[in-house]
Amino acid sequence: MNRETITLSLGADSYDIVLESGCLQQAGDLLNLNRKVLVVTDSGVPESYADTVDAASLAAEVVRIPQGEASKNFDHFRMLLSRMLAFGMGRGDCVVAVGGGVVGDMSGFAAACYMRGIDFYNIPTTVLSQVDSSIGGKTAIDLDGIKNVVGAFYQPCRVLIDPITLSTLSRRQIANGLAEAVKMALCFDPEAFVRFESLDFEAELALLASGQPSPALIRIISDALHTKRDVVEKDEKEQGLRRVLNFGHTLGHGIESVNVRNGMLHGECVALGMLPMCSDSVRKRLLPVLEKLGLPTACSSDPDQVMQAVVHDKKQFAGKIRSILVDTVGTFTEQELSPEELRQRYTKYFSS
Ligand SMILES: NC(=O)c1ccc[n+]([C@@H]2O[C@H](COP(=O)([O-])OP(=O)(O)OC[C@H]3O[C@@H](n4cnc5c(N)ncnc54)[C@H](O)[C@@H]3O)[C@@H](O)[C@H]2O)c1
Ligand SMILES: O=C(O)C(=O)C[C@@H](O)[C@H](O)[C@H](O)COP(=O)(O)O
Ligand SMILES: [Zn+2]
Repeated sequence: MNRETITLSLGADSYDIVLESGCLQQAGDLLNLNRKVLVVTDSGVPESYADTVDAASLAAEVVRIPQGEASKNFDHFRMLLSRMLAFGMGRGDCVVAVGGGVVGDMSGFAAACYMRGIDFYNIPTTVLSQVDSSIGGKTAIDLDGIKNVVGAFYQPCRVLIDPITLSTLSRRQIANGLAEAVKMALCFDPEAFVRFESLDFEAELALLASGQPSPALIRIISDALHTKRDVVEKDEKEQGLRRVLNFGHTLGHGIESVNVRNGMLHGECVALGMLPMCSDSVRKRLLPVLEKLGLPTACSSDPDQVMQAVVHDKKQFAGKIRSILVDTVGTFTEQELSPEELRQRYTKYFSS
């Protein structure tokens, strides 16, 4: 397959995203691993992926955290820093994330903090991390049940996206990641949304399961990366435009905080969080797409509990929460909604 290189132009923090089937096998050529390397992965990622990076490194330690959102916490973050220190890593060494958004967000934050910042590479292996979390430099951990409340903007030095790694991912995780790509298409890219409407999801899943790359999935990944690149280049630190990438996340993060112990996934909660925030006509087109992907469209979480988490949202300003609304596919508006207005949107949509 052809290689696509997408450059994020961010001055001194610019970097390339390499999208190519099989590029994991070229990690030794594409990354500077000729130094001490902390490879961070989790218990659900096939071991061979991190082993490939280990084998290509001058000296590596592989740290494997338990899989799942519950690991994105202060204890594991601290453990990563301790491992770096015990390994004798210095400012010239690097961290490589091999896994999904949990591994990427937390190890990126550890790289940002260790010795005030060492090089960080991301090799995302879930759809969600390939379309969204591996680029743009948001790194974070959760604290006291609140998502991403401790973190930093810290850009990776390079990102390697190998769509072949998705062949081991479950159908549910694939759909989960696609929710973030649907989000970007809804806000910015009507043509990409039409491609979702005509996607033969079952056929692409069958291709992936047979170990072949899925052209439709690669196109979705590429579309999402271009959209996110354009947004982040204009507003790296989320002072304005970048807030649109939080479409679906205000209620979504609240739903996620309440349901993380029930095993609900981030993208699933974003899918739910988008529904009350669009017009009837957009929702009419969104619902069949979510249904085709097998994403949830109904939510029975207690509104008070959801709102308790929502009010900790980072987009809160003077008692109002900056929220993104989509009235037509490809355009969005931002409105400052009170917690009560958000609660009403949630209850109006999910209890009717
Ligand atoms: N930084 C950002 O901009 C950003 C954007 C979106 C989401 N996020 C964060 O990302 C996290 C969610 O990421 P995620 O959906 O990747 O979840 P995840 O990292 O928990 O990965 C999902 C599951 O897939 C398994 N897995 C990973 N790669 C695999 C593979 N190739 N084959 C088989 N199994 C594999 C993992 O072990 C895990 O169990 C959330 O914490 C969310 O807040 C961050
Ligand atoms: O990159 C961004 O900006 C995003 O908002 C992407 C989101 O999909 C992602 O979930 C992000 O971590 C949410 O940001 P947060 O600041 O609300 O934690
Ligand atoms: Zn998200």
